[in-house]
Amino acid sequence: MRKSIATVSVSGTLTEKLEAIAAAGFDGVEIFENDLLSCPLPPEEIRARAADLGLGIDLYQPFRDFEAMPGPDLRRAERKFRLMERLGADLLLVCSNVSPQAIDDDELAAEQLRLLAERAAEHGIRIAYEALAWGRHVNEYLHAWRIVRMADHPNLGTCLDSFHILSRGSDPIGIEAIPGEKIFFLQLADAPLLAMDVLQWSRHYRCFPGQGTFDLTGLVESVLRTGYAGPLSLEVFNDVFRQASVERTALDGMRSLIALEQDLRGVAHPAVPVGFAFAELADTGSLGEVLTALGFARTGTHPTKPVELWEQGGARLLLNATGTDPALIALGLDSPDPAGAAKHAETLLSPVLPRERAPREARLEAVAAPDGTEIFFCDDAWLGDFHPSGPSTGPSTGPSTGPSTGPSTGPSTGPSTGPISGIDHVALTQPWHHFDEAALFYRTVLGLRPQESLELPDPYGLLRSKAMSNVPEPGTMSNVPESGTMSNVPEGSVRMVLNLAQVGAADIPWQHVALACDDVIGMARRLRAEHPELLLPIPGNYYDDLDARHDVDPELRRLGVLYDRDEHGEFLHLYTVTVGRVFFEIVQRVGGYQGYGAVNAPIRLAVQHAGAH
Ligand SMILES: O=C(O)c1ccc(O)c(O)c1
Ligand SMILES: [Mg+2]
Repeated sequence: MRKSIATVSVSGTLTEKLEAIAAAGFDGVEIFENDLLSCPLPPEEIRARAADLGLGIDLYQPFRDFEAMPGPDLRRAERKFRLMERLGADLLLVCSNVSPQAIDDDELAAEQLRLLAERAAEHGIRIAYEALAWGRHVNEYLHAWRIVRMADHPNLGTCLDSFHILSRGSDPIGIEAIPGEKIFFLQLADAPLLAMDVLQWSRHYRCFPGQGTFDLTGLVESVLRTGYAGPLSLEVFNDVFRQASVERTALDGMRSLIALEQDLRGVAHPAVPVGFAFAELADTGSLGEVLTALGFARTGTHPTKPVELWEQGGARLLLNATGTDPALIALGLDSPDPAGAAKHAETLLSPVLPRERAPREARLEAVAAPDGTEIFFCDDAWLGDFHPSGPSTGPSTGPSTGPSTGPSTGPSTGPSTGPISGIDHVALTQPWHHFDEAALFYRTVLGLRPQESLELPDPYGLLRSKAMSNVPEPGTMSNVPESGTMSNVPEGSVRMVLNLAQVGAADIPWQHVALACDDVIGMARRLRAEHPELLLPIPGNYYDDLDARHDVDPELRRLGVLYDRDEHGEFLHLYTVTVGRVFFEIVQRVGGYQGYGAVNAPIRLAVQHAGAH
């Protein structure tokens, strides 16, 4: 399918936009009038520039407030037709009238649009009439189509825009009654569900398909059933995209269309991850002590890299002596088909990472997530790369942060058998201008399902948070088909939380690893007795409120354990202090609790900020 994008969707000057749009692989553009008006190049040169870049000018837009007026402004239309001839564009978008002068009279609207189409035809131009969701009298796509049908001119058709249709809750099934040849253009935008004025919603919060909550696949399926063969064109008004890197945004737009096409073809994700293989942390030598306190044992060292393997139960952490501040740098995901997962990632334009491998090391497929975190698709072979460590470490033998003992011939000490059983989730703070890109990445490249977005108060701003997991979420629109490997995935075995810090001066890119534990209270008692300095202190006011809401064990207060519950069960959790950019959370899900303790996150943030200032 031909892929296009409106110039309004990305940042920069018109020429910067065209270059980035072409580089991202689009076939065409919608030129937004403002971009043209502010461009110093004459239309002929813009046309040549686009042609040199291999881009067609698929649409010129918008032409506003034309139809159903006391008198049609054909003079203005003629000027625009001449401009379009110079530009080499032959399709003009006319959006439904928003003027208070507009008359509520479909016959008049049809008559004037017919007149416009006749004039356009003299220039070889066609008109695509679009219902804006906030149009004064015409704001439903089927109403616009009725007027087009009434006008009955070969040079007049309709333009469908997914935002205007879905934001009003209209059923896209009605599209199938429109003959495909009368759909002159299709604009695509997704959006998060927001209860707000529809114009503001449209002008500021549109996003690429797969980044919001609209079912674009269903809508496009309806459009394609009509025989429509024109472009899929992204038209996204977004405050963040207007500021972000034009190259990155254009590429992400292309990624969203590729994912949409895969979805339309019913391509199932070939290898949704089934668990966390490991989390890898950059270290300067301070994390070993924390892990030891938490009951981890160092069980392996890498023969060629300064990397140690630490284990407890099924939780595996790699400490990489990068010499940089502690930070989460990579995630290993257990994949039913690592090569297939990497290939799928490549189809979605994810940067596949080169691996410097020693001859005997397991092949690890890896891609870079938008925030730079390396994502490895693993089978079991990677563990064999590590040489067992000597019996030097363990929860009871005290901190060990010294250099590795090198290859050992003795048996491994094995993972220590503490109360921690695995990685429950990881939380990654995203740069503010890559949040939607990250959401699309985890949804399409990894095949995770988004849960609802939350906004949490932070002392210095708001934290936007979106959880994603390999649990199929009932009622969530997703680009990931229901079929395929998803049904074999253990429930909630890969959970990620994407956080967007909107906290200005105090913008600290914290990441954390949440460890599943079958006895948080026991863990807290031990830490409180042996390593109280590692526990994040929780204010008494929190417990006063907790007491008011729930009848909970008073020991939680003494231990600094936080609490939440949902309709499925309970959640007990505690936090360590932050080391560099990372901290650990110890979590216990009781009886199928599905959340992440988000209600308690503002408390944590406040305490963390107090410690960081
Ligand atoms: O916000 C607007 O005015 C506007 C203009 C043209 C469009 O195609 C559209 O969807 C919205
Ligand atoms: Mg539109």
